[in-house]
Amino acid sequence: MTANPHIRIFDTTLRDGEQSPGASMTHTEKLELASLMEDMGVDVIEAGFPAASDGDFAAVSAIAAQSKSAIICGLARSTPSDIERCAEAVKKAARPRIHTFISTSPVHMKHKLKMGPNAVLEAVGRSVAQARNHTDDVEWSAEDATRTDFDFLCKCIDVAIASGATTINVPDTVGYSHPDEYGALFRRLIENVPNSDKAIWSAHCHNDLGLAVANSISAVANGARQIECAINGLGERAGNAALEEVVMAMKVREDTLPFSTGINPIYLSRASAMVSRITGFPVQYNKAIVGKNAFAHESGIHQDGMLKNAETYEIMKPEDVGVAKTSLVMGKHSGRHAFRDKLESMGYFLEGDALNDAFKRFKTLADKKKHVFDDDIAVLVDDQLAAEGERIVFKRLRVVCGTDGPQTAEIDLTVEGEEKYAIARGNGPVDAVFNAIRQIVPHDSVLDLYQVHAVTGGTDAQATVSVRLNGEGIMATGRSSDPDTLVASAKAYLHAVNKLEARKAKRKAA
Ligand SMILES: CC(=O)SCCNC(=O)CCNC(=O)[C@H](O)C(C)(C)COP(=O)(O)OP(=O)(O)OC[C@H]1O[C@@H](n2cnc3c(N)ncnc32)[C@H](O)[C@@H]1OP(=O)(O)O
Ligand SMILES: CC(C)C(=O)C(=O)O
Repeated sequence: MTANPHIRIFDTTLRDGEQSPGASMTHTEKLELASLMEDMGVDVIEAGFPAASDGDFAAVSAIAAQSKSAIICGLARSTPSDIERCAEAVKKAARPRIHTFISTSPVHMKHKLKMGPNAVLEAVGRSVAQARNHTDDVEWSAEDATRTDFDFLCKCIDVAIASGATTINVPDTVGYSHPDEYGALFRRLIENVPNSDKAIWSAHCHNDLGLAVANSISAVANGARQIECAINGLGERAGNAALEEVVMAMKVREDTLPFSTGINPIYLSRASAMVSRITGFPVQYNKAIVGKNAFAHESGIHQDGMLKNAETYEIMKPEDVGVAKTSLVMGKHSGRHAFRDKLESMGYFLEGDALNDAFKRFKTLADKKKHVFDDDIAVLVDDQLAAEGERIVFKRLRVVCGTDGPQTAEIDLTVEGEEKYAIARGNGPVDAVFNAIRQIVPHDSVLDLYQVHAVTGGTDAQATVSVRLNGEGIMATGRSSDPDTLVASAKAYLHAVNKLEARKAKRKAA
């Protein structure tokens, strides 16, 4: 069996990625990222544009000096001074590369460069030859290749190869192409350019139409052997092809994309997190491979499938790309299987009615609350367990409060199975709730502690209320949680009253 063709991964996070508005990185951050790229198995690191600034020059030089095995590349316009600066910056690398480019499309030549086709052809030959005087590894790019006249593009590439370019890059600079078209362009170029086998063909795709990854894969299927990409798809405007996506597309679909890369995917989430931290650009939750939700499942049917066999809803293993594990997120779409599994993972083993009751309460909570955290589930079950067997049971509460007063609470309880109702005013809504309870269950104890805290974050967080009643030589504490602070207060108070009543009854019996 022959090995799959190797696809070089050319990472341009530090060059095209840094061209993303707001994504500037410090010198130290660039070194840190380059080092991780080498560990990850990136073949070519485009470390920057040395002529852009002294800072860029210093970063490219330092990355070249620290490099071990990766090719370190700098980008340069076709001007002699850019190429000299680039050569100087990459020279300390064990494997230096100069990447030079010029636009070849009519719109770029006419309006941006103000150069005719002959002048551009001349610049291609001169710049590549100058770069070859410094290193044997020269990449040439036809900027805006996908909007270039095909015959002219062939001529430019012919000149670049004849002048010594060893890699030919065909960028879709403005993300204009689509997969069939971009793949066909590679096939036609490879068939028509003289000595096309003397160079490695490279794809560099932008994501203006969301097609950067698909275009890169199509290029590879049609003869490209290098993909230029960036971690998290960082890059000019809508970005470049995302490194993690092209790598995993070829890995997961090796059956129909028989290519290999040197990337160890276990580093992918770490690299993504590092780029996000350094740039301050959050990773979209539903981003393929590295998004927070890429291996998270919320709906009951999916969670049930996942618990039975992960292959039902996952095409790759999270641990293969450095994500600790699949997460079954508890929410309003979750089902009993996942709820029970979650409870068991937290040490609660409920069966039958207890499980059904807890599940019902969980669904009610999930309808009210955006994120149901483990802590929410714990207090929900703890409250249920605490309430079991209680003499006085909470049923319903309605409170009127606000600036116009008076604060009034209406409450329905059952006392030993008998329904009771009371309405009371108070000095504030909590006082009104407690007064209403006292009407149904009179007692002489005083409230000597009332505390509220949020179980989890957000304005929809559950409130946990703690109360302490003290009187007749007996002290009882109560605790309860609910997204509604007043409901939690009523339940906590009743929890304490139940304990108080039980203790009084015990004392009487003794
Ligand atoms: C598609 C891409 O990603 S290309 C890479 C983009 N990256 C960058 O631009 C790196 C950051 N750039 C910079 O720091 C600056 O633009 C510099 C230092 C490169 C140049 O700055 P300046 O000399 O002030 O020129 P400025 O940026 O305003 O204009 C670009 C000039 O380069 C010319 N130019 C653009 N591309 C090329 C090229 N490949 N080869 C030769 N000349 C080029 C333009 O025609 C223009 O020339 P003009 O001044 O004669 O009109
Ligand atoms: C200079 C080239 C490689 C580029 O970034 C582009 O065309 O998008």
